[in-house]
Amino acid sequence: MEKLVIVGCGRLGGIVADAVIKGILPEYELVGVYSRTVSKAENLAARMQQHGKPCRVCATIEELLALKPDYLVEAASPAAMKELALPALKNGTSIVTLSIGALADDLFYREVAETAKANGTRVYLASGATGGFDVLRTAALMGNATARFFNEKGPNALKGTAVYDESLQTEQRVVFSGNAVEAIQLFPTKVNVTVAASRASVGPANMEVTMQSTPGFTGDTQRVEIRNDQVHAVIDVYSTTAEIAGWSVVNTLLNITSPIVF
Ligand SMILES: NC(=O)C1=CN([C@@H]2O[C@H](COP(=O)(O)OP(=O)(O)OC[C@H]3O[C@@H](n4cnc5c(N)ncnc54)[C@H](OP(=O)(O)O)[C@@H]3O)[C@@H](O)[C@H]2O)C=CC1
Ligand SMILES: O=C([O-])CC(=O)C(=O)O
Repeated sequence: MEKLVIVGCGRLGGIVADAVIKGILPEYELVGVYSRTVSKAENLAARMQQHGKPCRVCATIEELLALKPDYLVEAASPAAMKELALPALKNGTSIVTLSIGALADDLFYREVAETAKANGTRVYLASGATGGFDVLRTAALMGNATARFFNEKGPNALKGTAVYDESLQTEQRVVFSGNAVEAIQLFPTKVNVTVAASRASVGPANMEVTMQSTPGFTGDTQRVEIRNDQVHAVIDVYSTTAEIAGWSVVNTLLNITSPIVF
């Protein structure tokens, strides 16, 4: 059995725990959970306990890593990923991350890669609310590739961000256009997908990102487009909620232990 822990016991972390409960991840034992608000971790552990799968509620990352997990699911935030990545990898713990925005910074990205290599661990970038990283990488490897990312949201999803104003409730508008580094700076937990797709292809500085706000729109459209001299590929994913991202972690965990890998 692989020892698994979860950091970030919100909506997406909960999907992973539920997959363990449902027996979808038979090769994993969830041994510990940690979240900024301890009651969230306690609630998740209580759910596990109810199903006869007790797990430890940890008060700190250090306590969580002391459980010597094989895999850590990060479903918290890019800031959390920045904090925990190097200690986890040095602890012999591989990471499945949703907050890929943390890897927009080239220096940190290289440090993470070197630390993983030096410690025999790995970092898995979950496909999240987008996907097609295989075709993005393949097309980029062929050379001379350009890529762009289009995200569409409803105005309510932008409340609390620098681009929000009431006119968005009635007016369709492009609210951001720039590269993936700039995008994740402006929307620190909302556009991890742009950094993920860019790391699979042209890099964050070269990924052109456009975000459009549409009145009455629910959910998200994530459309990545890559072109090289021969290939034009479009990965277009619409989802009413972000649950697809939690399920993509389940898919990654399955791939890690499966003889057949998708
Ligand atoms: N790659 C992708 O496609 C997607 C990625 N994401 C990423 O996944 C993350 C989780 O999403 P979601 O489950 O919907 O969010 P939620 O807000 O439902 O859950 C996140 C949980 O993580 C906790 N948390 C935040 N920061 C820290 C920290 N530094 N240390 C420990 N716990 C922390 C929060 O604590 P508290 O309860 O105190 O707020 C919260 O309970 C997002 O922040 C985003 O970065 C999300 C959607 C798609
Ligand atoms: O809108 C989504 O579901 C994608 C998202 O939050 C992110 O990439 O961080």
